[in-house]
Amino acid sequence: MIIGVPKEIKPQENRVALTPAGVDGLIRAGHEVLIESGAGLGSGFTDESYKELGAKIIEDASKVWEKAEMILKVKEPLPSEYGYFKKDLILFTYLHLANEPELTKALMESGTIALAYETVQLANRSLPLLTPMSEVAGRMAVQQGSIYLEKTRGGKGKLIDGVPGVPPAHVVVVGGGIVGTGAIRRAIGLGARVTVADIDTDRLRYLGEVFMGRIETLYSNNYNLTEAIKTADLVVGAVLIPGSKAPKLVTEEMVKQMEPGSVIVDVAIDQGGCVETIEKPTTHQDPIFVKHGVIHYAVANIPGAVAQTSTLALTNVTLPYAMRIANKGWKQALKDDPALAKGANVIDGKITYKAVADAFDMEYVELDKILN
Ligand SMILES: NC(=O)C1=CN([C@@H]2O[C@H](COP(=O)(O)OP(=O)(O)OC[C@H]3O[C@@H](n4cnc5c(N)ncnc54)[C@H](O)[C@@H]3O)[C@@H](O)[C@H]2O)C=CC1
Ligand SMILES: CC(=O)C(=O)O
Ligand SMILES: [Mg+2]
Repeated sequence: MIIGVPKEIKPQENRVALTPAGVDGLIRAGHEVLIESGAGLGSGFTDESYKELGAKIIEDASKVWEKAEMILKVKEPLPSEYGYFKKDLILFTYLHLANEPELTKALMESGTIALAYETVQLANRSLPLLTPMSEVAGRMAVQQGSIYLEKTRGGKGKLIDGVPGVPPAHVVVVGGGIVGTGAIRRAIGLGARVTVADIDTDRLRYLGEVFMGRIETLYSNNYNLTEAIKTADLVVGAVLIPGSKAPKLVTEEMVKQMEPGSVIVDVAIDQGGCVETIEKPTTHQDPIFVKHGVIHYAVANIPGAVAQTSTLALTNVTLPYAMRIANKGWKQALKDDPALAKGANVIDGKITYKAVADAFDMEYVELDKILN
């Protein structure tokens, strides 16, 4: 199969979908790999490092898209890329379609085979291609949040761990999954007071045990969130209902009650966000805005800022799936692997992921009907 890797074009997105190790693996398996010139530079990989393993370096993104049978990317395509979609092209990347009506439409109209990293799901319900980036983003959410608490950044001027005689900052994490756990790790590592809210009491039980009394766990409902957020210096939004638009759990009323100079980092923004006062994502170039005196950070590609770590962590998990798609073709690969089949979002003009169809009130077609 001919596999193409374009350079990411989202602002300051430095990740790349394939490392030299990935090129080596795919070429050894008999595939052809096209890399857009400069695609790996942000993650520390030169054109030369790909070329010496047999990849072809292509100057022009449009040629990569045109020649490839499968495109591997990191972030969802941006509007300037929609024109490259074509019938039967396999697109394997993050898509977050429930928050992307125009992209969904473009994928449907073009007949692209759109497989989303974030909905690939194992039998134990875990999301193997989202997990490593969530691990990064959770840690980064607290790292960035603590910086914006500094007065010189517009924050209230609070040191996250306090000092003897002065209390630490209060970090409230909404959603105790992978992002939430990364945020908790970093927050307690920095010495903050930490509260985590979730509706999954087994998860709260697990977190309580793992962090051994160093966090407070809270059942997530409107009343409890209101009380916790009143005293929060930093709120991290980390909920997910796989494939769906995120519920707006942190309401405008809750935000109004926060002290001026407090910070909200909504990691869930890629699925539309869980904070009512955030309408759209921000970018690494312009990461924050202030509303009701509270700093809001809503970057949808947080891991792009630590691209060396993130690219390695992402490609470690995506490559085995990409390899199986390349070896068997998408249809057989999906038939053979129910986890990968969950990644099918739009196939041949039809929405095959229920939460995406529901988000737009559109028809859902079961994947089995297409595969068999
Ligand atoms: N902005 C960025 O750069 C990045 C964003 N993400 C996003 O972060 C979000 C979270 O991802 P993960 O932690 O991997 O998901 P996860 O599935 O591991 O965790 C989500 C948690 O939310 C909980 N939850 C569901 N409804 C809730 C409610 N009403 N109240 C409180 N908790 C609730 C679930 O029980 C679960 O524990 C996703 O939207 C993901 O795409 C992930 C990586 C990077
Ligand atoms: C998960 C995601 O959207 C990201 O890593 O950018
Ligand atoms: Mg997006």
